[in-house]
Amino acid sequence: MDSSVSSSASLFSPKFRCFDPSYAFTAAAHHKRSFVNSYPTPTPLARNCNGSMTGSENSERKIVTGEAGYVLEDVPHLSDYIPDLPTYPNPLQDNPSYSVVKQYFVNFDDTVAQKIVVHKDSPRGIHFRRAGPRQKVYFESDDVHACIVTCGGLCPGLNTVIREIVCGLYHMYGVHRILGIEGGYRGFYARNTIPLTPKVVNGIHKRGGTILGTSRGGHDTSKIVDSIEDRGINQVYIIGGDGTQRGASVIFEEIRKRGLKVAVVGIPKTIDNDIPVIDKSFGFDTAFEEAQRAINAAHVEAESIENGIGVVKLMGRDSGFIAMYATLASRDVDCCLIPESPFYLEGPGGLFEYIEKRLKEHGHMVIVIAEGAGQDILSESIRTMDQQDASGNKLLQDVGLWISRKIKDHFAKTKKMTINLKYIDPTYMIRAIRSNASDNVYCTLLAHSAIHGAMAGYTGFTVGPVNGRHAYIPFYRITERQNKVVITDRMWARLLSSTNQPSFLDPKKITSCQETEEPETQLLDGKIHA
Ligand SMILES: Nc1ncnc2c1ncn2[C@@H]1O[C@H](COP(=O)(O)OP(=O)(O)OP(=O)(O)O)[C@@H](O)[C@H]1O
Ligand SMILES: O=P(O)(O)OC[C@H]1O[C@](O)(CO)[C@@H](O)[C@@H]1O
Ligand SMILES: [Mg+2]
Repeated sequence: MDSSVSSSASLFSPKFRCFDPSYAFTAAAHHKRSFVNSYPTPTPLARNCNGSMTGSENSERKIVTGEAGYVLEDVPHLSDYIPDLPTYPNPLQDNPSYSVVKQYFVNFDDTVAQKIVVHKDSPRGIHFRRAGPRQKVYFESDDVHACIVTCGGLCPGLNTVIREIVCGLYHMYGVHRILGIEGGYRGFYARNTIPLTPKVVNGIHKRGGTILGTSRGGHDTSKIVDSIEDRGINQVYIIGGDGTQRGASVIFEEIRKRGLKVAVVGIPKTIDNDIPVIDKSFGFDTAFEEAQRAINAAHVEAESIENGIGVVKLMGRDSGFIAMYATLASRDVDCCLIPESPFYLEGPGGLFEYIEKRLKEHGHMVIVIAEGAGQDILSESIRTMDQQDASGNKLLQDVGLWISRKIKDHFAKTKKMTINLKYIDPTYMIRAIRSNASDNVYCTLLAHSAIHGAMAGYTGFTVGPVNGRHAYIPFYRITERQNKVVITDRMWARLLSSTNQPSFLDPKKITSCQETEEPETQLLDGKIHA
């Protein structure tokens, strides 16, 4: 350990570089109460003062076990790798708005259960550290220099999260130095920054998009961390989807490797609602609400003409949540096609047969299709080179246009009936809008939870609600898998029963599917929507 670096240096400068490997276990001591600490991969967090590392720090997980099968998947803390960090009383205790709240501070040991539907003999299972303000903080307000960056595709609520981070830092913690990084990750070294104050961000929650701009495509982690170091930034708020959270995880590792007193916080964003563990992602409610306008239009068009068919394409590259919830909300949809549920066109039980039946019975119908649905059959009929966007996401063929053409061709060929098909593609209209009231409140809670976590010294985590309680979730939990609609879950059954569409599935396959898949999201588990 470099004795030349005093503990006050660790307080005031992010350039605290040296540490003792034994501090890998400081958190264990720090966090210990009735828990038994079991770090399965106790790799020393740092080796030397040059910042070079050996071992796989990425695989390190901070697992704390307790009685009756209790497991805490904890998040890193600055004190894990920086010794002797001083703490300060939380300024919120003197804040007139908050000081009146009984038990405003969360208990140190509070954790949130991932599964809340249990049986008499179930183990207590996986828990995450509860989000919220702590009595002690690891930053003095005047020393905080925060920054905010938004990456990936747009989503309603980005501006609200930005606004609430800025206002929360200002008003709750008296933090006045906050930088907006322009244009996504690359903006750290290739673009300008914007000083953010409550005045600058006032009213931005009423606008769609992100005032900071965003980008896809790769970035240079080293350059980002250099920029963080050079600017003296010590709290980094990163808003983005799965790719962004992967990037945040790598940035965190680099920061830990360099031994910097910098908290890295991810705020999960994806309009597709495909982030695991959390109840839902912000902007999702707004998106499927906005989708109603397109579905209504399709319905009005379809029901006004004989054998009218309205086709609406909605976002959802790999997950059909927007299409499923928009369909369930509307009740005017006769068929919802999502990536998770394979379908076929021709023959008994196929889509064409169902359309014919529906038109005969009702004279019109509405089809909602998620952009990632049917890509397998589409690529069989249109052979093209696989293409990717700048971030490596597969670029999809336009399934809405394709299916509209297929339906038209089918009825033209079979001459069974003359149809009138209208295709509506509101893709970007449902995400380029401001967040609705419910998402605004949700974004505020996310921003506050993120701030409380960073001020309390937690780092390398994503924030989000788990069973309605906000929690700090390790990055790996958010990035290791994608949330999908489970078509053997009751929610999909509700959809099938509301549209009356065929399941397009062989019941035998459904049974084997059911045995292997278990929904993780609480959206599916029923707490919110049961
Ligand atoms: N596997 C990865 N590892 C590290 N960084 C990544 C990775 N994938 C993406 N990133 C970084 O995150 C940024 C955003 O990623 P991406 O374009 O995939 O959007 P996203 O965060 O997944 O959001 P969306 O929900 O809109 O897809 C990229 O510009 C890139 O710098
Ligand atoms: O056209 P862009 O900006 O790359 O974003 C489109 C994609 O982003 C998402 O909204 C979220 O990943 C997808 O559903 C969609 O395909
Ligand atoms: Mg993504």
